Amino acid sequence: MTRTPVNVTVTGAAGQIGYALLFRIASGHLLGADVPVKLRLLEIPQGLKAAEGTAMELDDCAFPLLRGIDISDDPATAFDGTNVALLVGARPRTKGMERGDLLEANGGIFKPQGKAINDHAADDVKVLVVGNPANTNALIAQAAAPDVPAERFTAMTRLDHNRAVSQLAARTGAAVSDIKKLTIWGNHSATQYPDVFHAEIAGKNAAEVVNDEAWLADTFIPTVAKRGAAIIEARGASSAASAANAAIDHVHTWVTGTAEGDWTSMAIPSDGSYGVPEGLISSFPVTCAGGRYEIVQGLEINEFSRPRIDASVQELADEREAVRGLGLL
Ligand SMILES: NC(=O)c1ccc[n+]([C@@H]2O[C@H](COP(=O)([O-])OP(=O)(O)OC[C@H]3O[C@@H](n4cnc5c(N)ncnc54)[C@H](O)[C@@H]3O)[C@@H](O)[C@H]2O)c1
Ligand SMILES: O=C(O)C[C@H](O)C(=O)O
Repeated sequence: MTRTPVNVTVTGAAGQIGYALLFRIASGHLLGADVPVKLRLLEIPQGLKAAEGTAMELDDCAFPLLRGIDISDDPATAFDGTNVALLVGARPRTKGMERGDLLEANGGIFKPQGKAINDHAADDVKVLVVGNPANTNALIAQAAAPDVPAERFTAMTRLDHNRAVSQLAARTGAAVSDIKKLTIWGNHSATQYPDVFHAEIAGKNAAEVVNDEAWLADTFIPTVAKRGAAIIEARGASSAASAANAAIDHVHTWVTGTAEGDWTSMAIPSDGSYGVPEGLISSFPVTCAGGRYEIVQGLEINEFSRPRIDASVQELADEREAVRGLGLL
């Protein structure tokens, strides 16, 4: 039986994450080796020519699963019938720009894109926001899409999750595959909190294996939280291949499920769990099954973790107030 292709829209398709992402979507890493895809690339007019070049390269790969590529600078066209929307294109912070200016500039992108998703996407659309500030951009898009169930709007903290797993593996000598149940809480920003207190390393409690709170506080947490800045410093450009890889992981896990005995981190609309105000798009430990996610409940939050989670959540609440003030919600 021939499967109907899944429509995948990628915004900012001509950017550096787009270039690292599109080939992996087309080769089956996003949705599975038996799922054909149609790509919809959204760019601003200045990016269209480069997007066309990328589409030529995608053609030249002769991917068996790739059933078409459309390129547009019109959100209504790019999101028409889309099942998976990866919102990557965003306005980067430029010199002298205040955070409020950045939120306003991104409001001009994510509000119309949210409306286009509302009006044109498929009923089962799933949205991942990668473009920064990702959590609040997701909130802006969600607010502009009242007909789409709110839980379909998510933002990416999987890169932070993967970074934390990698740092923990390096410190303990464990294999990455032995590390389970790590959590990123809060915002995809320097305030995020990577939590190892419920994580396991080959079945043992990770915090007990590490047994060094000073290392957690002074090395592990800042290394993970400031990794994006360290990559920019080293590369002269922000993370691209690792960000694309995390976007693939986020959607793949959402669609295909978490492994038994493990969970992942996704920024999702809060239902009030763990004291995170309802509606904020904040990172939580989640399990996925059947194309849906659920917050892992009942975790004890200790004295080390509580203020760190609260600080990141407070930043999200402040960002929500700022975009409310700008009339974006
Ligand atoms: N959440 C995360 O973990 C994470 C990690 C890395 C990067 N990021 C963010 O992802 C975003 C993209 O990064 P990049 O390195 O690919 O940037 P980039 O500048 O290389 O590419 C961005 C692309 O978006 C396009 N674009 C701008 N406005 C658009 C719009 N309204 N519609 C469609 N396309 C538009 C631009 O033309 C450009 O081609 C940035 O905001 C970056 O900070 C997030
Ligand atoms: O683009 C950035 O500011 C950094 C990025 O969000 C990252 O975490 O690598």
